[in-house]
Order: sequence, then structure tokens, then C-alpha cells
Amino acid sequence: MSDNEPTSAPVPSEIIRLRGSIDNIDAALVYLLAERFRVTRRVGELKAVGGLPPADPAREQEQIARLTSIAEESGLDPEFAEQFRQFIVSEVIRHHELIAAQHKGDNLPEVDTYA
Ligand SMILES: C=C(O[C@@H]1C=C(C(=O)O)C=C[C@H]1O)C(=O)O
Repeated sequence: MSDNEPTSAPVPSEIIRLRGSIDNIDAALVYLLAERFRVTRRVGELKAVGGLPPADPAREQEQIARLTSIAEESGLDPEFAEQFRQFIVSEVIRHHELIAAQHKGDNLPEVDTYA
């Protein structure tokens, strides 16, 4: 029998209880991510208007150092923490590129083709 085959063994009540906590944590993560993307969207707009590039490698280096140390302190695998950060930030940068494309030319004077 493979490890993933369903069995008729009953699910222990502690697992049921733990799954309640897992569901709460998953919900919190989704709410937190939604809030983070709301904030980064505004950063993307301000960057586009201010002529700043979508990615900021110096800021990311600071974040990596900080999050690596928090992961080590809290018992989370720092490599996993970094992969997770990268996954989120690459999506943020993709959004920023889209926002920049939408704002392209916003602050340029209109070209007078008859001048
Ligand atoms: C949100 C920003 O834009 C990008 C996304 C980041 C993030 O999601 O934390 C960090 C740096 C930037 O590469 C920012 O510059 O602050």
C-alpha cells in the first residue's frame, strides 16, 4: 500500500481540532496577503508617477537580511522563507510593471503633430 492511499482508519479528534487551527491560519495568511497587495499597489502607483523602477534590489537586500534573521529566530527554514518572499515579490514587481505601462506618458506634454 502506498503512503497516500486512502484508508478506513478514523481521523483522530486531535487532527480534526488541529485542522481548525490550520484553517484559521490559512484564512489569516490570505487576508494578510490581500492587505499587502493593496499596499504594494499604491507603492506601484507612486513609483510609476514618480518615475521610479518597479523593482528595488537594495530594499530587497534589506528585506532578505531581516526575514532570514526572523526565520532563524522563529524556527522557520530560512531558505523556505526566502523562496516565499521571492514568490510574492516577483508578483508585486509584475504588478508594478503593469501599472507603469498604464501610466506611461501620463506626465509628458501632448505632442502637437501640427507644430
Ligand atoms: C513594494 C516595493 O516594490 C518592490 C516589491 C517589494 C516588496 O514586495 O516588498 C520590495 C521591493 C521592490 O522590489 C518597494 O519598492 O517598496
